[in-house]
Amino acid sequence: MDVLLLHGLLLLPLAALLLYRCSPHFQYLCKVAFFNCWIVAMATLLSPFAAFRGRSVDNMKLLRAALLPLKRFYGIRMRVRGAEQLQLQGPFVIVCNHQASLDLMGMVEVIPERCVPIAKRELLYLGTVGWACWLSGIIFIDRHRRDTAIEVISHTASTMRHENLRVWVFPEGTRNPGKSMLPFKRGAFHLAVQAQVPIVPIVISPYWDFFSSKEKRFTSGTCTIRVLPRVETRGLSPKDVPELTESVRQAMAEALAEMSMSDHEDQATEQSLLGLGDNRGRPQGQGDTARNGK
Ligand SMILES: CCCCC/C=C\C/C=C\CCCCCCCC(=O)SCCNC(=O)CCNC(=O)[C@H](O)C(C)(C)COP(=O)(O)OP(=O)(O)OC[C@H]1O[C@@H](n2cnc3c(N)ncnc32)[C@H](O)[C@@H]1OP(=O)(O)O
Ligand SMILES: CCCCCCCC/C=C\CCCCCCCC(=O)OC[C@@H](O)COP(=O)(O)O
Repeated sequence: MDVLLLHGLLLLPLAALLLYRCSPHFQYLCKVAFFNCWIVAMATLLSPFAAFRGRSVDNMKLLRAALLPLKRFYGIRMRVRGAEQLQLQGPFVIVCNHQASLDLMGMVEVIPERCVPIAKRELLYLGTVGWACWLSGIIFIDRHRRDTAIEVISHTASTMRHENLRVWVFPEGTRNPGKSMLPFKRGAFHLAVQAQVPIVPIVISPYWDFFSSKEKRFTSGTCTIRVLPRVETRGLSPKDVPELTESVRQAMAEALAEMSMSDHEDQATEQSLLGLGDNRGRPQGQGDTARNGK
């Protein structure tokens, strides 16, 4: 009986390894679980150090350092275009498209110093993760209570100017794995106009080639982050916000469409050079697992 149990215990990791190699769905589950476990582990380990400083934007450096290695575990190559657009002296607002939690990997790739994201309040209740986010100075808004969210944003506008703070907003307001961007919420643009600071739009290329939560697919791949030219808001007033929101969204949507094409073509060229065939003209997702093979 004991020998049987021992054999069973030895075979379990082997079986798991085999399943991991053979089943893309199991691989997806393991990779997503690892992502969440990593965040919880890092938050638990690093929060006590962050607590020494107290709630401070400087703790974002710890958060960044904790999340930067993730791309290596997943074999995701990050390409950044237009990083010089972020070389600004004063405060500014970054607006970025939001596809999935994986965006955190792109965010830490380019996030400038003294920059905090605006996040949904629910994250505060994720135990040590919430604590780590609070200690890092992340700004929380209650998306279901517009008035209080607007108050937080107004308060942030004056903090930005007094403390030279940069703020990262996902203006879609929720994760969107779709092919085009959702309509933008206006908070980020009111924030920039109230603080009279520039807006820097950032577009992260679609993950279709290596990640899909719908298809339970998570392989290795390349992600491009494009920083677009900044948009000045000096002299603008609240009445200009709708037009400002639309023009920034338009510029980001165009960049996203362009990147969807070129990233996909890059991957196809890379694969055909490797002798694995061309994937163009096939529906998204088909053959990806075979092509990337991880
Ligand atoms: C220390 C070691 C650490 C180790 C590692 C550990 C952990 C790391 C783990 C995680 C890191 C966390 C990273 C965080 C990422 C989180 C991502 C998110 O949570 S995204 C979700 C949250 N973001 C948003 O919701 C975007 C911001 N939202 C808005 O801006 C919205 O506008 C809103 C303020 C919430 C209001 O939304 P609403 O649905 O009502 O829609 P509208 O935007 O259309 O607005 C309606 C109306 O109100 C006017 N409005 C909006 N804002 C303002 C304003 N600030 N001032 C005045 N008026 C405002 C707007 O103009 C509309 O009116 P009108 O139609 O007349 O124009
Ligand atoms: C005592 C309680 C302990 C609870 C432990 C919970 C463990 C949680 C595990 C992992 C946390 C990972 C958090 C990653 C946060 C990623 C940011 C993100 O992508 O948020 C989504 C948000 O933008 C929009 O949300 P919705 O798309 O509207 O939904």
